[in-house]
Amino acid sequence: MPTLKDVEEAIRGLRLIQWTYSLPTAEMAKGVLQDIHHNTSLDGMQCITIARHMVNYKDFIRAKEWLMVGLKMYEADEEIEYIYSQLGMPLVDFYELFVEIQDELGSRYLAMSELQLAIKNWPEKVSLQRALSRLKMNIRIGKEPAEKKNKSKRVYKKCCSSECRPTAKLYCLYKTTSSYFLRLAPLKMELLSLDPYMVLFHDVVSDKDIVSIRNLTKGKLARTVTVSKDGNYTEDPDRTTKGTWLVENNALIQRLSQLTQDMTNFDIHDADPFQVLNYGIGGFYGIHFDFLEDAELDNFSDRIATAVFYLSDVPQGGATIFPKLGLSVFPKKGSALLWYNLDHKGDGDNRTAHSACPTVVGSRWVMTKWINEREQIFRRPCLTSI
Ligand SMILES: O=C(O)CCC(=O)C(=O)O
Ligand SMILES: [Fe+2]
Repeated sequence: MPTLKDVEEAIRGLRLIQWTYSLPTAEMAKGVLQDIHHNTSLDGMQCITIARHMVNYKDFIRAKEWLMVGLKMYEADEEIEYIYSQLGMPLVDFYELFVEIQDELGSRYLAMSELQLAIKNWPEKVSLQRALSRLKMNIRIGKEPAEKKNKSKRVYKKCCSSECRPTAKLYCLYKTTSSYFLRLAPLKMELLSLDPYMVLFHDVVSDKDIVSIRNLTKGKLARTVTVSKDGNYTEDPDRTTKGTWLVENNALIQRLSQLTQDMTNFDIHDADPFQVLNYGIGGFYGIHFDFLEDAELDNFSDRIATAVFYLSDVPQGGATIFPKLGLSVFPKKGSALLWYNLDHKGDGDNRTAHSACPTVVGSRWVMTKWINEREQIFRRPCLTSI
């Protein structure tokens, strides 16, 4: 059985998907996502449960939409009222929620007329009387409507929804020089940005290796944590993924490490292990930097660069996005994205703020490598001025 936390996180995921991809509520309830019709839909009860959670998040506009969509389904089926009552969600609860939402949105006279209708139908319901006193009070004192949440984040939404490239693709090339092996099997490189440096490598991990990597994670995936300001590791609502570190040192890991060295020209002997991450539906990683804050630098070497290996395709959603650069990369199984987090002076480059957009459909698998700065002293020496 799912726990309350599971339900809450699932609804948060749905909310995030709806916000990011600007999905109309009625379509989403029918299972139509970005014009693609999926063979699934929500029922009235689920819509109303979502409406309730939207109220908890103080997103009253969406709450109203979900409630109305749910009510329509409710009304379309006469028998359902009995079933819902048996399941502990009688029609009167819908009225109460509707009144609460209208009250918060400032439509108090509409709320009042609905409430009076409800009181006529269910005179014995004490909570309706309580709602009436609350509503009268709000009308008397002229309580301000709840603030509209209007964080538009236009670039974020746009570049999560379709691929963004700030300039025409710079160029593609074969990388042949970082090791002798590359002369036989050059790496296919697509330059995405020169400053900050960012490259997409194509076809670097084989399907066979991906199967082996995923096998290594079996039974080990756990909710990922992030390091907070006080140095503790905690579950982060802005990082809803499961993950594990690949701590073994077998032939596969050695091969992947060599590949990472060939891709980056960095020494990765002392880097963190590879981390495999799995994002379910609605799974995402909010906007963050991979470089560390000053306080964290006392304990750790800073992360000069990050490599993200895409271990699956993602049918819908799941781009890696750099909102400040207006750049996004959609996962393609076997490819890998590399970028530098630090500038030439070794300072964190704010333009590298990035996020994994919510996965809409599918299961998103990536493997990341955070590369430490310390070992690169001869590979990329710091410059005090450029
Ligand atoms: O999953 C992604 O695309 C990015 C992951 C990431 O930013 C990280 O693990 O630091
Ligand atoms: Fe990151």
